[in-house]
Amino acid sequence: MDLSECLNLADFEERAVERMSKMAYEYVASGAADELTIRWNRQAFDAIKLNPTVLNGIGQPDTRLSLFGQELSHPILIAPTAYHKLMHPEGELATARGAGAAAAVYVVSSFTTTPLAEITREATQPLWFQLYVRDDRELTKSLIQEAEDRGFRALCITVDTAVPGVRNRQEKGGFRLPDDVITHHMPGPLDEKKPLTWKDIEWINSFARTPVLLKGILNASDAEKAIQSGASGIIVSNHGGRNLDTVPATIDALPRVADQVNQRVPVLMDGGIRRGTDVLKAIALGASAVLVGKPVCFGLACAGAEGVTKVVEILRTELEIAMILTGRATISGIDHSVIWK
Ligand SMILES: Cc1cc2nc3c(=O)[nH]c(=O)nc-3n(C[C@H](O)[C@H](O)[C@H](O)COP(=O)(O)O)c2cc1C
Ligand SMILES: O=C(O)C(=O)c1ccccc1
Repeated sequence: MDLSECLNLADFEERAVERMSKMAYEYVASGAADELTIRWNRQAFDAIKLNPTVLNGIGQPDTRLSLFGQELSHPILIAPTAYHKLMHPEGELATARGAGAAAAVYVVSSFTTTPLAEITREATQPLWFQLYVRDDRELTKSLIQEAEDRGFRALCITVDTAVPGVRNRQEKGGFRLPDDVITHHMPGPLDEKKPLTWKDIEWINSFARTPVLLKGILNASDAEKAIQSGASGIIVSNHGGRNLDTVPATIDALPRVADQVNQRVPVLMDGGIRRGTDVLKAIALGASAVLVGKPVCFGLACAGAEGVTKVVEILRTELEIAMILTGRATISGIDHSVIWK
């Protein structure tokens, strides 16, 4: 499709609806229960106003940052999302190519529909791995070791999905994986009987060779436990509003987590990032970097790798414009004072 029609992230969703099966679109777009948290993720960003400073003489802002010793050219990561072959026939391979062209870290989901070996062959930028811990802990351990052996450079353990949420809309959309779409590294859907606990996090940290981030933390006390359990990073996330409905917007949860963490480990966030100004606000309120979920899925559905690239590039360009217009030359220069109080 003609990508020149897509000027912002909303344009991708509008066009993706027409190209995806109803089942796939509903799977990506839907949230849990009454979808209040999905709505709040956006409303909370919209309610934050910016406080620009002028005449700073900034020509080209510098979006680079360093995370876990890794040099990133910008703070926009591709969030882990499952089943990319539902969105595009090339699936995760297209996502990896698209991420590479946009110089973005791609966090590959445990529920990838392409084997890790093939994704790493296609990738030109660092990959991270998202982990769902299964009842079979030995399988979990060997999956971590496989990802590390294949060069994945960080591990994001998802901790907010003890059970999947109340996915009414997904069910009404007739969600079902086609027989030829295979989750090579996950045996069947999540229906675990042996719940994940802080002890498991300590166990994983005892042998992991890459930084371990916990994805799905929303409050200060869990952030503290994460650090005590040896986590190298925290991702403030409500799973894009897909798990527990009526938890707060992540941008509202972020400042308290960042306050508690007090720079001991990097704090990342996701949920509702749709504009460069959202990235700027998240960084101002304590995030080192952000992840983007649904818009990347829609970019993939619209145009494969090129769609993924363009989604990230639009956000990055918007972030650069926001940095110039607020008078912030570097990522580390984006602090609380950029928020209108
Ligand atoms: C279609 C879809 C599939 C997802 N699959 C996973 C997954 O496999 N593992 C995971 O940790 N999070 C998963 N998520 C959550 C995302 O990683 C991320 O937290 C969320 O999408 C961010 O919000 P946003 O979509 O508003 O950007 C998924 C989200 C979507 C939309
Ligand atoms: O759809 C999701 O959000 C998700 O995280 C998931 C959970 C289980 C299987 C596949 C994806």
